[in-house]
Amino acid sequence: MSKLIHVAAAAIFNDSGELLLALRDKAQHQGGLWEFPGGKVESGEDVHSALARELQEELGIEIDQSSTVPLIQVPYHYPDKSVLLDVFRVNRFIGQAYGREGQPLDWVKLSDLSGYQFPAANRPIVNALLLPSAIAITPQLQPEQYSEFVHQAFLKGAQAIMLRAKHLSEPEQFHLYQQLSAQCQGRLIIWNGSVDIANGAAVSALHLSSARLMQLNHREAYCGRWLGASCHNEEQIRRAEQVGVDYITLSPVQTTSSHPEVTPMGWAEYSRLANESSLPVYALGGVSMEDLDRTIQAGGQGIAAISCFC
Ligand SMILES: Nc1nc2c([nH]c(=O)n2[C@@H]2O[C@H](COP(=O)(O)OP(=O)(O)OP(=O)(O)O)[C@@H](O)[C@H]2O)c(=O)[nH]1
Ligand SMILES: [Mg+2]
Repeated sequence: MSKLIHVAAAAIFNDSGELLLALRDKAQHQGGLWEFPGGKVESGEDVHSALARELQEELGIEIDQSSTVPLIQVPYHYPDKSVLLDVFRVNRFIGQAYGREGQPLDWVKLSDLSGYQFPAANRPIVNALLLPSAIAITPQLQPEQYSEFVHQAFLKGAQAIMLRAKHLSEPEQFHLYQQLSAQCQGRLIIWNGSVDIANGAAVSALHLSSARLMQLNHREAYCGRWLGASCHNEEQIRRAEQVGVDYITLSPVQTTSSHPEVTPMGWAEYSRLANESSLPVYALGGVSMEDLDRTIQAGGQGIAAISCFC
């Protein structure tokens, strides 16, 4: 496989929360498609300097490192070249962005991103931008207790809920899913279960256990929008990438009360695996909202947790 070309790219937001896209010239690699501005890291250059240089050259804006946050690293092999897209969120910049190389620009609402065509390598970047940074996973409760858990979880900073209620019957789970969907008011609610049941119930976000992930051959078997999976090792991560899931949870990062007998991987190993993977990776196991910044700095998407939201 050819050597990875290191590319620094930016998801630049303006004060209205819109995202800047640029149209690649037809003559370029992946021409005619929309991109996140940026370009190749030169030899001897660090990635932050490369990003600042590229944004000055392509858009005429200035950034400094304090206004950039790691978003995702995506290794991707095109038939003709292999790239490592090293993408940062940029929340502040100086100057007015314009296409210095004549390229058309567009400021886009996140909800309109699906209307733009990107190079294949950008799929996980778009997912990382659309997915939340904190998911509350439900503990085992009586059916009537879930609504209060969800209420508290949102107060404590969760942005999405994963309904994991294997102790309940399928009709009970489905009834809860509908009830909590209404309570979530448009925020993401993920069903932890099987592909067949999720398809039958028209569930739009499904999370697979690692065992179910290993049995799934094609992403297309699931009809909904979001597909995630639990991973605990490199073999499962590679499977998740092959299948084409949208995100994974990686666990346990720290010792957790639900699985005290399992040795945790620790933050260094979490960071290594998250950066090697092309997918958005949530830290799970003994983590809380207080770990959110370190998770994102480590190259992760965010945290998924039970106890800190109880
Ligand atoms: N900047 C950028 N490059 C991307 C994206 N997605 C993607 O696959 N790439 C690939 O990353 C590689 C490097 O990007 P680039 O063409 O911007 O590099 P550059 O600014 O240094 O351009 P140059 O080689 O014309 O000087 C290209 O092969 C491009 O197809 C993206 O969203 N933004
Ligand atoms: Mg470029």
